[in-house]
Amino acid sequence: MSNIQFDRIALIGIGLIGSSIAHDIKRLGIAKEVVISTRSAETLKRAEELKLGDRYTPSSAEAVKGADLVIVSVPVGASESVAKEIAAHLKPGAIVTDVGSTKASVIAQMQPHMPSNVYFIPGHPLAGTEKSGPDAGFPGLFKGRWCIFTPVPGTDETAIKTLRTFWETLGSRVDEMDPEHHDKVLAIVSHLPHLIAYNIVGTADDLETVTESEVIKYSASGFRDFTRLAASDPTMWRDVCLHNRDAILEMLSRFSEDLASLQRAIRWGDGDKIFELFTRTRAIRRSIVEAGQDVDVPDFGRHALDVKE
Ligand SMILES: NC(=O)C1=CN([C@@H]2O[C@H](COP(=O)(O)OP(=O)(O)OC[C@H]3O[C@@H](n4cnc5c(N)ncnc54)[C@H](O)[C@@H]3O)[C@@H](O)[C@H]2O)C=CC1
Ligand SMILES: O=C(O)C(=O)Cc1ccc(O)cc1
Repeated sequence: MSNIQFDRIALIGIGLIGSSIAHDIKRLGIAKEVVISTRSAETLKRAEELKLGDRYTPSSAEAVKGADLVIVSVPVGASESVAKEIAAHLKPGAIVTDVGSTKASVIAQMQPHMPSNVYFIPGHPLAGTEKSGPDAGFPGLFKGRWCIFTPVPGTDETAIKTLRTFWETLGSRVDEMDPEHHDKVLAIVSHLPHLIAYNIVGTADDLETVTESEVIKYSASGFRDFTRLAASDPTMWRDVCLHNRDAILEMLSRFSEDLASLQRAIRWGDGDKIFELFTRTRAIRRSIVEAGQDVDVPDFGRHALDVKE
């Protein structure tokens, strides 16, 4: 039994993140009842087959009725339509949160529709994989991972504390920051790496017509790591690009400048410059490893199996 329990939790969207949350709610006994809603009938049926909740409905309005906690886990571009659908049906005093990878846009899409008698607290668990859909979720995904809240100033502290306890029960560490800062930080640490991966795999694919199957045949682990990220959900990442446009463009422009500088060093044989950069970046990796933040996907898959059912 956990140190927090809700009478009813509504999960809107039951892909990788929604289903991982569902597994943990069940495993940890965090809700007396879990109601699941998602747009596609096929996904909803699959959620039921996987026994991810107690009730299933195609209507998000129906799902949120009487729920104390509502967690929206849909691609960020669908946030406004979900907010519009659920707004009039929310229970007074309910906490409404989301898990979207971008925050300023989600707030702009959802906040205007939220009634004044509910607590809207945007959130973002920094945990995931390249997989999507209800079969991709697993218990323990959020263990040891950060969850960032970006509440609007003046949000009720008790509601924030309740949501914090929820994520801490799932094993996460919670931080708060303003949405614009979140979007800039995530642009460099998450969004840009995905874009670089999509781009390099696309370039290799274009070259494949020249080299035939060599790209796949000789792909070393470095390239394979990129293919994992580049296999991430196209809808989700299209939405991230469109909804964190300014921060991503800013980081892409910094990245392109630095890449041009590296290109120049290679062209002019400036070994010292190349060596200095590679030495600096190696130290960063070492400090991440020392801080215990180097858990990659296979590892946290293993952690997930460690959690007690
Ligand atoms: N995949 C990842 O590693 C992470 C994703 N996120 C964020 O979590 C959110 C969900 O991502 P995933 O679970 O990976 O995606 P997913 O593709 O696995 O699942 C998305 C779910 O949303 C549903 N959906 C789509 N449009 C909808 C609508 N208009 N109304 C109701 N349901 C709708 C789909 O049917 C599906 O159940 C996204 O906002 C993403 O940015 C956050 C952290 C990590
Ligand atoms: O699969 C990976 O390596 C990820 O980086 C997962 C991820 C994707 C999107 C997020 O907003 C947070 C985490």
